[in-house]
Amino acid sequence: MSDQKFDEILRQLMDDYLAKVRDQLLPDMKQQWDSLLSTWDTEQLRTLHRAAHTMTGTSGSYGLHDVSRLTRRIEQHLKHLLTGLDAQPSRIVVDEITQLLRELSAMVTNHISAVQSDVTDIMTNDSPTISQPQARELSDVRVGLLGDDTDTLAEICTDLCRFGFQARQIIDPDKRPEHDSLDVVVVSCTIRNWSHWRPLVRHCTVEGIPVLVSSDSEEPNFPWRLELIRSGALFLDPKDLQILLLVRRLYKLLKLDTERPVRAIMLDDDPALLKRFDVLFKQFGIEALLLDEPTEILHAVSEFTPDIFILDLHMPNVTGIEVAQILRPMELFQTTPIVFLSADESLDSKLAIVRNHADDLLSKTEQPRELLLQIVDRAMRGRRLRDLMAKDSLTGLLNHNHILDSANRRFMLAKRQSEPMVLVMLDLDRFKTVNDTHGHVTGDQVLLSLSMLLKTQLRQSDLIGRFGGEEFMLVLNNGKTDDLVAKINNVREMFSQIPFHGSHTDFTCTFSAGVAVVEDFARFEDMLLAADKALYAAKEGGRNRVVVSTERVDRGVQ
Ligand SMILES: Nc1nc2c(ncn2[C@@H]2O[C@H](COP(=O)(O)OP(=O)(O)OP(=O)(O)O)[C@@H](O)[C@H]2O)c(=O)[nH]1
Repeated sequence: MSDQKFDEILRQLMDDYLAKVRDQLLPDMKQQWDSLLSTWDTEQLRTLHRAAHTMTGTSGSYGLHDVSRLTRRIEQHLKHLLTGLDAQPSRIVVDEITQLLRELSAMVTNHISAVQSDVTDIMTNDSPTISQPQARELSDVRVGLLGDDTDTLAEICTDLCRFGFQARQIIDPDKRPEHDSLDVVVVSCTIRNWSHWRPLVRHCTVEGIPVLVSSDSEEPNFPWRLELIRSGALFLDPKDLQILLLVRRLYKLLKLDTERPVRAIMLDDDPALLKRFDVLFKQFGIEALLLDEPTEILHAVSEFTPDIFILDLHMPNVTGIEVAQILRPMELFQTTPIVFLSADESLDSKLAIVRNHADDLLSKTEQPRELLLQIVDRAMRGRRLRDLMAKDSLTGLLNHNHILDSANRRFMLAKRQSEPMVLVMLDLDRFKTVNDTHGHVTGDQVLLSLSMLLKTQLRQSDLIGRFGGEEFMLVLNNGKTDDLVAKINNVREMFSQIPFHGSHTDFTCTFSAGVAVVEDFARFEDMLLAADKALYAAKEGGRNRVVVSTERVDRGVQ
């Protein structure tokens, strides 16, 4: 969405909100206040306080800070009356509230006439988009390879292409790549020949193309490394030229496994505020699920796993703290940040939040950019913590518990929405022999290599987990079943061609896989069992193959 379009939407939203305040919210508040003055009623007072509280937060979030401040003064008076501090409103308090309501009316009318310029100021106020990194397709990544040993470079080039990169060799040091023709350059040369490639490396770094340089020397050559750094290039350990390690390094350098966008669930009883945040979230690249009804939250989390919860602190029938108390004990959300968005920044509220293991209290009246930055920051920290707990330390894939849990949830979702999903159990062939012949370290590299291949070849939305030692579990959706199975076969083919460097000889490795298809099963456990049996059949059938289960287990289907 362009900034201009975004401003237009915001302007429209603010127009709508101000009109609603003038035509509905304020008249309602005045009428409630008048009726209170004729018959004092605590319930009515509570309703009025709630309306003032909501208006304080929402107007603040629209950047109408003067409206928010004025409404807050009304809210505070009403709160004192509610909490019994001023059980009987004195004449002074009554006059004060009446006067504040009048001022509020005038202020809103003024805003309506001046709204155009106001809104533009709020958002254009140094508030560029925080664009979250978007995952990149490997086939878009262009790698240039250059150096002395053209044969080795040709091999690396082929291997990188096998992994899905667009790799090509640069033979002529005088042929300088354009800044937009390559995404990264890998150089492998002897230190003796460094001067030969230096101008080209300098050219690339000046053009903004990252350059990784590896030398033949095992010696830690300080002056050479210093020169590298000063020329803007990065050192690549010679052993990292091994395809698997190189892919890993490129992944990190180019941030290829950039995370999916931040996902947030926001709960607030005020639709006007949700509308406003809907636009903000879209502009900031956050995937958000917006709820105005607290009771819907459990249903929502079964289909949308958020990185952060943003809850209103005070809602009519339930408090945000109570919602947090429901969410926090759920295993899935033990590390998910829960923040409250409120106009109430009192110490009591802050203490209640800390006591209930929630994370923070953010102000509704904060500038949108600052607020959104805080939300993204919190969400990413939560995600990293969850990753630490959920991921296997060797491969970085989901660990046993988490892949099992996530696969189960995907199964239920696929069933509910009648969407395709396949479950794959995958096991390395004769891996014991690899370990026995080449050692455990080489065995680990095979495991890493397969993980890397799976990560690069499957979609970001697919689930990949290390189920046990040399066994992996995958969940694929998004596509026809035949295509998903073909994908696994394609990965199998690619993997079988990756050369590994053993203690004495080079070798290749294969895997077998068993696949089960969601529509054949009513229960996840049966699907898992069937995938396992299909894996066993693949092993029995000679290994290095994919077998699709033909079982149908309808037990439990109504
Ligand atoms: N290097 C390494 N080896 C592991 C790891 N986890 C399990 N293994 C090894 O994986 C091997 C599995 O061997 P088996 O279960 O006999 O299976 P296999 O040799 O792959 O034979 P098939 O599955 O029948 O093709 C054992 O040698 C385990 O020690 C690990 O993290 N690293």
